[in-house]
Amino acid sequence: MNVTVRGRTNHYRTVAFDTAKNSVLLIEQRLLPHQFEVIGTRDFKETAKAITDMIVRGAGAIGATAAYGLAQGARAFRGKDLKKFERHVEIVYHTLKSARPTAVDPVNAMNDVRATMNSGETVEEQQALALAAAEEFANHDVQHCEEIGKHGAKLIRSGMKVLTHCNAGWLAFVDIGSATAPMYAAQAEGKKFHVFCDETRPRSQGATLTAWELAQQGISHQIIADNAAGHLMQRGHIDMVIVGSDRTLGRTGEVANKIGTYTKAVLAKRHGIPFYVAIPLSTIDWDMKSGFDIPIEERHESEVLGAWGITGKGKREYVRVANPGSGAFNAGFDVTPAELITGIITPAGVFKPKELWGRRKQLGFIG
Ligand SMILES: CSC[C@@H](O)[C@@H](O)C(=O)COP(=O)(O)O
Repeated sequence: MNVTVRGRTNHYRTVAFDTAKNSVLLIEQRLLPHQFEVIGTRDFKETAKAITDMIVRGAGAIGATAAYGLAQGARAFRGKDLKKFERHVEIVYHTLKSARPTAVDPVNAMNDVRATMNSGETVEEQQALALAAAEEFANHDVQHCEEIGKHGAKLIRSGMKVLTHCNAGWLAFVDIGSATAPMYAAQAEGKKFHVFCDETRPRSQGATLTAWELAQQGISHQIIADNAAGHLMQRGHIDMVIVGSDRTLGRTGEVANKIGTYTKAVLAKRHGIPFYVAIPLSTIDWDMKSGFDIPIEERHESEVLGAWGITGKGKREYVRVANPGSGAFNAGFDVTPAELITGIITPAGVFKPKELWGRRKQLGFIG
């Protein structure tokens, strides 16, 4: 999307690759909305760390980062011995896979890259194929988000008030975003609507990233405290909810997304408000049989006990908020059951969550 920094507007992708430097280029999301900076990782270990430390975050963005990271690691190998190369690629794969556990996109992305690489007969061929496959994954991510926008925009009417949780915008993908795609497409069609962004503690992706994105695009929005949505729904101030997903189970239609999503889905059901989840196809896990099996990331307690912000003098600082001596439990994600979800907005159309399995062919997963 276009970003205006100090009066200059440029188009950026959240994740890109510098072939000459063999470096993954990432927007440093921890600095937003106060500073806009693009960093380059020097090797696959730095790329994995950028995922763990949330320099880059969001299902599609970490999927593309893992795909490029795999290509980066493969391209760094020196020599012609295919067996040694395969052992090296295995290490790169597992390092990137374990960077964050809940989102399935990194695994799906790297499996795609590896499948393409396997058709190469030499180390050199496989290295070239790895980069081509990573580029293809990133381009598909953008195409899928565009398609999600086309289908999802039909659900938004002028005058609507839409709630979203966390950031499933272009910063969480390579471009455009999943939950935001219908909003950007509806805006392009001239519709006027208002978005409530859950602040999304503890990392505040809604207050920092989604709000920044919507402001950049000139979409009317307000940040609300995480616990305000019930009140707004009860008073008729929310017409629909659109969120993203880090892993959607193709067999059951359950959706793992940022902690607090489940609560919003329960509230939406109680108030008869449609609750949509927007996903590219790389977010679907076709194998897992139950939402209880989804690995839920537990992050450091410091995220709950305090917050990062910017001082009056422009310095980025962490402040402790909670009682000194108290600890915290910090689960990053929760799982929303299918019956609370009105529809899944996919690149191929809007489906009931339990319809996904029967639509594998239409979605391109069986021949
Ligand atoms: C990219 S879709 C998932 C997002 O909607 C978002 O809710 C999310 O859970 C991302 O989590 P994050 O921990 O910021 O990587």
